[in-house]
Amino acid sequence: MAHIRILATGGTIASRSGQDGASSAERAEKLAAGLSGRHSYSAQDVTNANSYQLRLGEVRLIAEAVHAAVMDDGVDGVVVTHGTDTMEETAFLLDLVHDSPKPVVFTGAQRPADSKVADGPGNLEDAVTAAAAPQLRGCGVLISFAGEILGARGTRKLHTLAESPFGGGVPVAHFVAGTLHVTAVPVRQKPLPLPGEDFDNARVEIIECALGTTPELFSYAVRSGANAVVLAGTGTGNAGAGFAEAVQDAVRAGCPVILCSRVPAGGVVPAYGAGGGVNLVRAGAIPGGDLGPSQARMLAALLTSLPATQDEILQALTTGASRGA
Ligand SMILES: NC(=O)C[C@H](N)C(=O)O
Repeated sequence: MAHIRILATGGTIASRSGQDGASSAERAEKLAAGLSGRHSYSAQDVTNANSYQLRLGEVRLIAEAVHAAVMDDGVDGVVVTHGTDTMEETAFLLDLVHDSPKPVVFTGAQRPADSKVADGPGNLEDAVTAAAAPQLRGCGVLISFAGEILGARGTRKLHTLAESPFGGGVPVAHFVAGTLHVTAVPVRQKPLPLPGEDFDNARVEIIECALGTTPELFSYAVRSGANAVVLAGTGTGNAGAGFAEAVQDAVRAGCPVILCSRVPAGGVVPAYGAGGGVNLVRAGAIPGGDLGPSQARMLAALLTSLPATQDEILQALTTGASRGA
């Protein structure tokens, strides 16, 4: 029997419906009480909020709690319960710093705990099974939801309401009739240092391009002191008139720019001129590879909060943005 640490942070899995909308209410012990008992567990509350309310400081606390759990010789794996809205961000940040073969498995729910058809209990049972699975050791941080287990890197919430809202990451395993089948092992990068207190105040803005978007907001983000900016370009990573010049000004001012795409799959491929990805990269933007804007933002927030020179940050961003580097 494995021993699993369950860390609760809130989200719909812990929510009760109310007149003012669903809000996070249930504690870790209550969530874990319905488990089948195939593995022993210890349950701990880290925070208790809907995930759209979380701040970077709380993500740091979650990272510290996971780190303490994996350092505990009595713990074989960790489950983090979390709201789905920003699960891709916290899970990815934790994947970046995860330095242990022990599985860390995020899960949550799409329907509140007091729903007659709550999906949280089944998801939690699966996540505990995954965290205890020797086959998933060395796979890093995973997201387990509705019977599917994905690597944190590249995973995004792709549907607001679907029972299985996540996609994009490496499909590491799935459950068939309660049995775990492993299908792929994610490529892992060298772990980065845990976030320190400066991470709490890192300011990385995401500016999304659409037809006719001007660089005004982008330049405002740089002028107002952002530590980095993620430019979510169109298509393969393109932007309209004036962006290449604005990127050059940002980079000269010491503000790194990471180029992503607003498109959920396929990644950034600098291929176009006339303000396209070729010009943006020549102006100094770092191609974000397959990272979506929300995950690129977490990488940039972590790197710019670490004690490092500008060159080291740019080098680490470039390495971190390319899969498997
Ligand atoms: N399904 C969910 O968990 C969504 C919720 N709004 C949250 O992210 O906390």
